[in-house]
This record gives sequence, C-alpha cells and structure tokens, in this order.
Amino acid sequence: TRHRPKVAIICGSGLGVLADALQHSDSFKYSDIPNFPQSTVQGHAGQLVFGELRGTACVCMKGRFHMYEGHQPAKVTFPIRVFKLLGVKILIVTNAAGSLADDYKTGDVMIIKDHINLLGLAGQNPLIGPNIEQFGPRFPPMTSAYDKDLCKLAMDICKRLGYTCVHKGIYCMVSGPNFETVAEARFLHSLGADAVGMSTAAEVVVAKHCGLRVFGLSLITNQVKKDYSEKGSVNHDDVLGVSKMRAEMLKALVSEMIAEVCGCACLLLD
Ligand SMILES: O=P(O)(O)O[C@@H]1C[C@H](O)[C@@H](CO)O1
Ligand code: HPA
Repeated sequence: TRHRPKVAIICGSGLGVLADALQHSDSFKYSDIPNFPQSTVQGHAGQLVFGELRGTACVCMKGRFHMYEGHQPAKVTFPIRVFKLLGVKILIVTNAAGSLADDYKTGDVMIIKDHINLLGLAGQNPLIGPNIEQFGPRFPPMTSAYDKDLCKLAMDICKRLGYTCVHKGIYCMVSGPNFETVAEARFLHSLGADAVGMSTAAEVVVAKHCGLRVFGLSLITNQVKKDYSEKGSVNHDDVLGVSKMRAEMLKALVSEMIAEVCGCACLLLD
C-alpha cells in the first residue's frame, strides 16, 4: 500500500463499517499478515484496511483480538506496536460495552475519560516481561491515558452534530467471554466504572507505553443488570444489533474528529 497512516482506528464489535469511511483503500486479510492472530468473533471481520479519511492517511482494524479467544495480552496488543512502527501518532479505540451507570441508555455513546484495567491490575498486563526500550520506559505513567484535548474536541463535535446521548465516563476491561453476574456488576460499579467491556484497556496501555495519543469511544449496547429483579439477559446478537443501528453515527463522529485534528492541529501529526 502507498498509504503511510498517521491515525489508527480499532473497530469494536459490529463497528467494522468505520473502515468503510476510508477512501482509496487497500485491505489485507489478517491471515496474510505475518504474526497477526486471526479474528474468531462474529462482528470482527479480520481485515487491516489502509486508506484516506478526510485527507488523512489512516489504518483501520476491522476486527480486534480478545483475551477470551485464547490470546496472551501481548498478542492482543501486537498490532499497536505495528502501528507505531508504521508511523501512527494517534490511536482511536472503539468498543461495544454494557452500561453500569444508572443514567446511560442503550445506544448512547460514552467518550472514555479513563479506564480500569482489571486484568492488568491482576497480573495480566501486556507490558509484563522484558521491557523493549525502543517502544517506551519500564514504568510508563497512565495518569493521562486518554488525551484530554481529543476528549474535548469530541464533546464539541457531538454538540455541533446535535448528538445528545453522549457521556464522558470510565470503562472497565474484564476478560469475558461470559457477561457479568449481578454481584460482579455491582462490584464494578462500586469501583467507579460506568461501562464494562472485554477489550480496549490493554490496547491503550501499550499505545501509551509507546507514546501514541489515545481517544476512546464506547457504544453502550446493553444495560448490565445490577438488580436481581431486572428481567432479561444480554447476548452477542443484541450487542451487534445495537452496533449496527449506531455505526453510522460513530462513523460521522470519527470522521469529524480526524478532519478537525488534521485541519486545525496539524502539530498533533508532526
Ligand atoms: O471488541 P469489543 O470490545 O467491541 O467487543 C465486545 C466485547 C465482546 O467481544 C463482545 C460481547 O458482545 O462485544
Ligand atoms: N459486558 C461485557 N462486555 C460487553 C458487554 C457487557 O455487558 N456488552 C458489550 N460488551
């Protein structure tokens, strides 16, 4: 491919259409890329797409890797270091997540202001093992994992686009693949998490370690039950259904973000 991406986008469950925004695109199947794992989850196509979005060269992971697929944390996050070596400066992570916050509705968007890397805290951190100094320091800080300027820009864009169901909140990564019990949901909520999912935090840790700026979006695809009296249960088809419904909205938001970042703050990309 002739594209030299400055921005990498990871598409969450059912959000592969974000890659359709890229023009003059070249796609590569994960199975044709050395050392890339394969996608095994429905809603994750397994293609790396290079192209231009509003004049900026981007690379898009149409399908990500999860630990519940049997991968070690370092394998799940392997593409992030590939992006760094390709010259990427900004990582945009998206995911489908369950809501723990009482005021979030299904279909809402949460701009991620911080995360709880529950697996990382418990010894499943992608940076465990010999540190590769070429990428970053042994003890990287995570106090500003999610770029404040990009968060603010996203909030402004949402306002301009007339999106009202947008929150800023804290994402908690668990391993899955099972959805949470009521007691687990209460526990995660009491920790301060607004949404829970099975990805993202490990990718962000590796991205920050190697100096990328990070912006994250969760699409709230379901309400996590925090009360035994609440009826019904979530499944992956429901998650994909909501993603499908909201994908165009996220595509517009991500496109505007990239246009703005490259239009008025080119310094981000130098
Ligand atoms: O890749 P993401 O985090 O968007 O996927 C979420 C978590 C599970 O993989 C799946 C559950 O429905 O969606
Ligand atoms: N829990 C964990 N991961 C998820 C959920 C959830 O409720 N919804 C989408 N991904």
